[in-house]
Amino acid sequence: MKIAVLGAGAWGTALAVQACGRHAVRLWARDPQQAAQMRSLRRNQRYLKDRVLPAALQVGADLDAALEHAAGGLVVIATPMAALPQMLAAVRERLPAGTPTLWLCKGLQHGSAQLAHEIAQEVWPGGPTGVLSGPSFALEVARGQPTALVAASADPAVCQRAVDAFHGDGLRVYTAGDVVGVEVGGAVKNVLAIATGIADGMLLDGADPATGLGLNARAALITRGLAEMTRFGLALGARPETFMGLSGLGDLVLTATGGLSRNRQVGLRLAQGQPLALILVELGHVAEGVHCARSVAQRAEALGVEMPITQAVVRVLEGRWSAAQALEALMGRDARPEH
Ligand SMILES: NC(=O)c1ccc[n+]([C@@H]2O[C@H](COP(=O)([O-])OP(=O)(O)OC[C@H]3O[C@@H](n4cnc5c(N)ncnc54)[C@H](O)[C@@H]3O)[C@@H](O)[C@H]2O)c1
Ligand SMILES: O=P(O)(O)OC[C@H](O)CO
Repeated sequence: MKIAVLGAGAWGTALAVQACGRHAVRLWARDPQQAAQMRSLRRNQRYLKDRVLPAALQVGADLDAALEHAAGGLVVIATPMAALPQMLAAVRERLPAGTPTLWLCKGLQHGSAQLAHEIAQEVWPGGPTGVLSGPSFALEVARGQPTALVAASADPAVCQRAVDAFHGDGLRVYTAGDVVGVEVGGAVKNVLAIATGIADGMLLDGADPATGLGLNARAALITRGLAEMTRFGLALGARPETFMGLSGLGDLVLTATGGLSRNRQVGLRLAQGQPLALILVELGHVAEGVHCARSVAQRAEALGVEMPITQAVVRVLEGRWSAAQALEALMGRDARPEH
C-alpha cells in the first residue's frame, strides 16, 4: 500500500518507521530544512532522535508529492490538532477522488471546541475519514515494542485500511464505530494526565516526595477522571463501553502514569512552580492537554456536564489557582454517590 504520513513529529515518524517495512511510505515534514536533515542523517534529530530511519522511508517537504504518492492508498495526518483543518483541506483539494484519511491528533480545536470528526464534517463532508488512537508512546512504537491501537470510523472500509496498513510487526489495530467516544478519550486523557502530574509533583509534609500527594491520590484522580471523561462523552453521543477500551481507560492509565508523557511532564513541572511558557519551550513537543483543557471545560459547561478535575486543571494552567488551591477545591467538594 502507498501511504503518506503528514507531519514529521515524534508520532508521525514512529508510525512511518513502523509501516515502511511492508508499505511504500512517504513522510512529509513542513520544514524543508528538517526534511533535508532527516534524509542526510537518517534520523529525526528534532523529534525522535533515538531511532535510525530505515533506508526505505522516503522523507520530503513537498506536500503535493506526498499526497500524489498516497492516491488510492492511505493518508495519515500526524500534525497537532491545530493544523488538522488545513491538512484535511489539502487532502480534499488534491485527492478529489477521495483517499482514506486517518488523523492521529488528540484534542479539541482551540476556540471552536470541536472534535476532529466535527472539523472533518465541515472541511470535507462525506470524506472517507477516521481516527487512529489508543495508548501509544511514539518512542516505544518506533522501537518495535508491543502496542495496541484502535481505528474508529463511520465507514468500516476506512477501519480496514488502517488494519491493512499498521496491524502486525508488534502493533495490533482494533476497530470501532464510535468515533465520538474514541476522540473524547484521546482528548480528555491529556487534561487528566496534567492533573495526575500536578498531584505527583506536589510536596506534602510527612509524605514520600517521590510520589507527591501519594499513590492513593493518583488512583482517585484517574478513576474520578475516567468518570468525568465518560460523562462528557455520553453527553456528546458516545457509547459507554468505549471508555473502558484502549482509547479511554487504556490511554488514560498510560498517559497519567507513564514517564514518557509530555502532558504528565507539564503537570509535574507546574507543581514545582515553573512557568507554563518555559515548560512548553523546554518540552519541545506539543502537549495537547494544555491547548484543549479550556475547550473541554467550555463544551462540558454548555452541555451541563460537571468536570471538576478539568476545571481545576484549567485554573492552574491559567495561573488563577496554585496546585494547593486546586487540591483544596477538589478535596473540599460535598460528599456524593459514586455512580
Ligand atoms: N508522541 C506520541 O507518543 C503520540 C502518540 C499518539 C498521539 N499523539 C498525538 O499526535 C499529534 C502529534 O504529536 P507528536 O508527538 O508527533 O508531536 P510533536 O510535537 O513531536 O511534533 C509535531 C509535528 O507537527 C508539525 N506541525 C506543527 N504545527 C504544524 C502545522 N501547522 N502544519 C504542519 N505541521 C505542523 C511539527 O513541525 C512537528 O513535525 C498530537 O495531537 C498528539 O497528541 C502523539
Ligand atoms: O506524551 P503525551 O502526553 O502527548 O501522550 C502521548 C500519547 O497520546 C499517549 O498515548
